[in-house]
Amino acid sequence: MVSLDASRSTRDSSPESTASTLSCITVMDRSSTARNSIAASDTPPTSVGETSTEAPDASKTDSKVERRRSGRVRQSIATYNDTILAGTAIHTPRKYLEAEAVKHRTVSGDTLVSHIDGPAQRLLDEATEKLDPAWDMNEVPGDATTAEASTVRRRESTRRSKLKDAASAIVSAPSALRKRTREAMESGKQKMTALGGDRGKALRQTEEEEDNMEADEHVPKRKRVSKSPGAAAALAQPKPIAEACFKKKTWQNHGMYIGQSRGFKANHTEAQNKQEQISAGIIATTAQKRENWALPLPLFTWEKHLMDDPTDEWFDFELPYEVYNTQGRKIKPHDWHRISKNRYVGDAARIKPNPNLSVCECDKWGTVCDENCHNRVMRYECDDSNCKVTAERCTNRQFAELKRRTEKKENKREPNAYDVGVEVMPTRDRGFGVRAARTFDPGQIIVEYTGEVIDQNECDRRMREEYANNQCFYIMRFENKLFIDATKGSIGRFVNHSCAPNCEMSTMTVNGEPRMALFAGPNGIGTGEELTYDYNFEYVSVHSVSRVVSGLSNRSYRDFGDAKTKCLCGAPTCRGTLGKKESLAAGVKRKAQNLLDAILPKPDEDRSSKRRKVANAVRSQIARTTHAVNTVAASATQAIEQSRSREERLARRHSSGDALVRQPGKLKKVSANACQDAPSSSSSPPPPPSPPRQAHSKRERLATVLKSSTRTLKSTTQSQLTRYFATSSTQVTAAAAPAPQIPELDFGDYEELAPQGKSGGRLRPTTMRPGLQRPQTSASMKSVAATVRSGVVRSVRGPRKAAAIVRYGLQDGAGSGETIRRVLVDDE
Ligand SMILES: C[S@@+](CC[C@H](N)C(=O)[O-])C[C@H]1O[C@@H](n2cnc3c(N)ncnc32)[C@H](O)[C@@H]1O
Repeated sequence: MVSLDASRSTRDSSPESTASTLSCITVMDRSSTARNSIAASDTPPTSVGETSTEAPDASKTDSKVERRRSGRVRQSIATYNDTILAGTAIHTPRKYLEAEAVKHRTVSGDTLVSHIDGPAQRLLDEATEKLDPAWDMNEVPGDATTAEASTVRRRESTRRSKLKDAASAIVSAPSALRKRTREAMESGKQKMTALGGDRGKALRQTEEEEDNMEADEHVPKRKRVSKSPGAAAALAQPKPIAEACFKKKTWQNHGMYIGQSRGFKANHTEAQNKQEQISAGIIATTAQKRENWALPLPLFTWEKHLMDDPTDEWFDFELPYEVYNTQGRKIKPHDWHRISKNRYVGDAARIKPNPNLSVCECDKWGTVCDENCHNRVMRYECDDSNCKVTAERCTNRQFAELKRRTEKKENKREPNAYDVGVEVMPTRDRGFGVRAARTFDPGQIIVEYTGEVIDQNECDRRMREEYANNQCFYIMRFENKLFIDATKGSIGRFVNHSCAPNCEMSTMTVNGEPRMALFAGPNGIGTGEELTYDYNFEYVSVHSVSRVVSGLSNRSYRDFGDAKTKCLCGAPTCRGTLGKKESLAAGVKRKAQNLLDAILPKPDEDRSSKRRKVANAVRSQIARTTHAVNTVAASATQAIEQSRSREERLARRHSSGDALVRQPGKLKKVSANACQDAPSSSSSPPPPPSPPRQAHSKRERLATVLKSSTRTLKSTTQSQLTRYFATSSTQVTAAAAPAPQIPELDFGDYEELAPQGKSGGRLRPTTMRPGLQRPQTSASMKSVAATVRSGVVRSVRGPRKAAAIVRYGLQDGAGSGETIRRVLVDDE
């Protein structure tokens, strides 16, 4: 039987057979098939299909019985090449048979060995020639065939020369490679020598071994023609290790890493900073950009951890996302509709911006609108209409700077992310927040708080109807009894509250229009820091809204607002809620209570009636003091509110009285104009001296009342407390306890007067300007007075001024900031 099995062609290994290379046809005899069949029937059935014990029909065997055939052909089974048997092989021309042989040649097959003629023979010859043995291969004794063959002159191949070239290239390759390897090793060795240490030694050792091996090999060294002497010399010169081993990455000068080197000034360009750092000796050259360039973590990370807990060296941390993506993630909360400019809505739109009411004269004094600039003090932004200092030099153009930073540059789709410098981030427990993507100097503007500007009625309506069930509130009290609702607004709406904030939110008048923005606090801001400010008071007027919502199932307004929201700022001085700061009275009470707790014995420690009496007397005195302070503060705030609105009215008139008094330059100009307008200026008499400033009799009266009541209050309280504590002290001393300190009354920060006002309190945190230290005790009054004299308190206005009056007992504190200073100076 003949079966064609293309997939399983087998090669006969019997020496007689030549079939393997010629054909894939295997011949099997019937007997062997029958034997196989019987063998198969003897095998116990392993499946249902094999249950028949009947010998299968031979004709069906091939097709039906599926037995795995051995890969090897068994010697016992005769196979025949039927091409030979049929006699057809002799008719096949030799060249076809050769071609067939080449086709079936395998690497391990006998074809390479047994058919070395033609090209194979030539290859062998050439290889032998290249080996160049000392003896002649053709003269090996005992090999007659080769000896005979040596006598035959072979025709030289036309490809011989090419092969020769290739062979010589192969011979020279190891040498060239060795040369290059040696050079690489040399440079590596130099680096390691620079590094020193064990690795360097190890490398030197390895190289010596290599040299020895080379010497043993006696391989001739070839010169590299392409290698220039200069390059060789450069190789010989050891490079600085830092330069040699590390390559500075582009991102290391971007994103979170920018501005992190010491002495970096946020409001200067990078080039300016670099120059300044070079001149300060912080860095040596312009090439050396940053001091911390070898894969630094952003400085804020380690610095923060070190500062937070210097004993905790190890901590789990997550690499900030920005290490990989310096541009930060673009987060866009789904309910946020960005508004980058205030949009006046409803009745608020009728309120027109005021013209600039303040003019600075810094150009005359040669200053650059520093802390003493009139505009700055009055919270007016300088521009070309109210300031003659050039825009480049003037330092009171914050909103202009912000505009420059946030506008799109040419051919750019978005403003520079570094210039913008803020990004929204998710916080763990307070929703979204905002972090700095760059550094900010103290007092530098960060982001404007924009949104829909609404009036009181609209604010009430929104609180009642739209935001009644909200968790987050974005309404901020603004100027002129207006509010900014930043539910649609700028990124500033995401800034969270902290009881120890690093920023402050405040309003400035820019080109006659009030605008609110977040400014860096006195310590500046580092890259990556979360931006926070002290919400301090409720966002919306407590009085009006509580009136509005009073009908809502007995819930007060505060239930809707932030006042009772638990504060999660985590500051050590956290007040516990997002509500306002303590009132003055509450502060006095709390401090006095703390004092009592510290000094007086606990009720269960000492039950003597005398002590209890003392303690009770002190408590009642404190209660009286608190009440008195409350009353005075309330009347002071009320008075100041009145005087402030009066001042504003006066200022609006612009041309008369008080406004001119506060703008002496303008007054001079007006009087000069008046002189010029006169018919004959030369002959006319000199203009009459400006009339003495009208005394604000009501304010002065108030100031006097406040002053006297405060003094009385202070002195009586102080003396009574002293007396009580003296008594207590005697007893305590008798009980061998440490002598108590006589407490000094602390009236708290004068900003705290604010909430007692008629209008329901100030909205924004009234943090002091940098440089002015808040006095903690009355003992530091003198230093405060000194600060006041230095002119910083000139910025105090409104309720703060009232507080200053209460605090310092000024004679005439009701005028402008300058008035306070003048009075103090006069007092001195
Ligand atoms: C002006 S929003 C600030 C952005 C807000 N986190 C957000 O995701 O939209 C004010 C709200 O944030 C939350 N919040 C801000 N500071 C907080 C703090 N320190 N603790 C708890 N919640 C705070 C309060 O819910 C508050 O009503």
